Order: sequence, then structure tokens, then C-alpha cells
Amino acid sequence: MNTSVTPSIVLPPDENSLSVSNISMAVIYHSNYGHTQRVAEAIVTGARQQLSEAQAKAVDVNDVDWEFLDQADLLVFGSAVYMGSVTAGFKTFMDATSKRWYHGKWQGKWAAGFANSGGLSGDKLAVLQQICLYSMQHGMNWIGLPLRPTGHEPHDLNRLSSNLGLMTQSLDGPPEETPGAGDIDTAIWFGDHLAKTIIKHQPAS
Ligand SMILES: Cc1cc2nc3c(=O)[nH]c(=O)nc-3n(C[C@H](O)[C@H](O)[C@H](O)COP(=O)(O)O)c2cc1C
Repeated sequence: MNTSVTPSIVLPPDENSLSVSNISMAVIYHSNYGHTQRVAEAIVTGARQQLSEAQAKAVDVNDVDWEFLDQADLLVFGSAVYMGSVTAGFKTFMDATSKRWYHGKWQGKWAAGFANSGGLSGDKLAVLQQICLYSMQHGMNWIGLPLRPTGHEPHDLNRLSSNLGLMTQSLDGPPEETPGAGDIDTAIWFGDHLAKTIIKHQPAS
């Protein structure tokens, strides 16, 4: 399935973008039918406005590159919403990181989250809270979504008015069509914002 995303909003590269070759971020997701995957790829598209292809990657929970995750500065976690929770597939990934929790391996990394569901609310907030709490258990530093909604129409940015993380909604249609343009543009904005944030706050070498 081709779920590549063409950015419809192009943001200017951060002025520091040439001096960030050591920075990387992974967008880890679980998606049974491709809608959450499309959102993950849109976040990566946004991040690549600041970072190279090798530095910003989407990672399916069914095919995890643990080495890439362990060395990444930022881990962005996203799941489809099933019964008001992350999916069983995403929870399996979460539980598989318990040894990393034990050894404090991800302490001090940046974290962020996103949730996709069929309902307008769909209880996505519960999933963002679940992912945020998981990140806090790992000792990570959470980055939210500081974007005022431009409105509540399908083309609007942050039309679902979420600030803890990114919320998107998909209807019963192909991932190329749903989530709609506003949600995908918001995901691109989010990826760009996340990359700019970790670039801005990178430790002095
Ligand atoms: C078992 C199951 C449970 C679901 N639970 C919810 C839910 O609690 N809230 C909601 O809005 N949508 C719910 N949905 C719809 C999914 O969230 C939606 O189809 C999903 O986000 C699509 O993402 P995907 O294509 O990445 O799998 C559920 C779907 C399934 C199959």
C-alpha cells in the first residue's frame, strides 16, 4: 500500500538544521488498516523538513529496529484507539520495553504521542494519557502539541483541539483519503515542531 504523504504546508528549515547530524527521532506506531501508519508517515514528513531521511524514521511495532530506538533522541509513540485504549499490538510493544525501563535505558530522551480513532473524540485523550504515562515511567521528557486550532472544519489545523499530543480521526475509507487534509497537515506541523524542539535543546557538545 502506498501511503506516502505529500506535504501541503512547507515550513522554512530551522537555521540550525545543518549542524544537527547527530540528532535522530523514531515515530513508532501500530496500525492494522493503515490510517495510523499514514499519520506516522506524515509526522516523519514534517520532521524531515529539519532532519535527513536517516535521522527521522517511521517504525512499525511489528518490525522494530531496537538499535535505532535506543540511540534516538526522541521517540514518538502512536496507536489506533481500540476500546478506549492503545491496541493490543501497541501494548505488546510497550511491555516489550520493560527491561529498558529496568535499566533506565531511555531516561532523558524526548517523548511525544499521537492517537487515531474512528470517533471524533473516540476517547483518544485516554490513549494520549496512557502513552504519556508510559513515557514518564521511562523517565522521558514529554513534548506536547502547542498549536491553536485554526477552526473545526476538515481542512483546519488541530481541528480536534488537542494539546497533550496529536489527535487524528479516520473514517471507514482508504488511508489515502482519511484522515483528511487538516489532520495530515497537523501531523506534518507536529513532526516539524518536534524536530525543531530537539534541535533547539540539543546538549552542548
Ligand atoms: C476492536 C476495535 C475497537 C475500536 N475502538 C474504538 C474506540 O474505542 N474509539 C474509536 O473512536 N474508534 C474505535 N475503533 C476504530 C479505530 O480506532 C479505527 O478504525 C482505527 O483508528 C483505524 O486505524 P488503523 O487503520 O491504523 O488500524 C475501534 C476499532 C476496532 C477494530
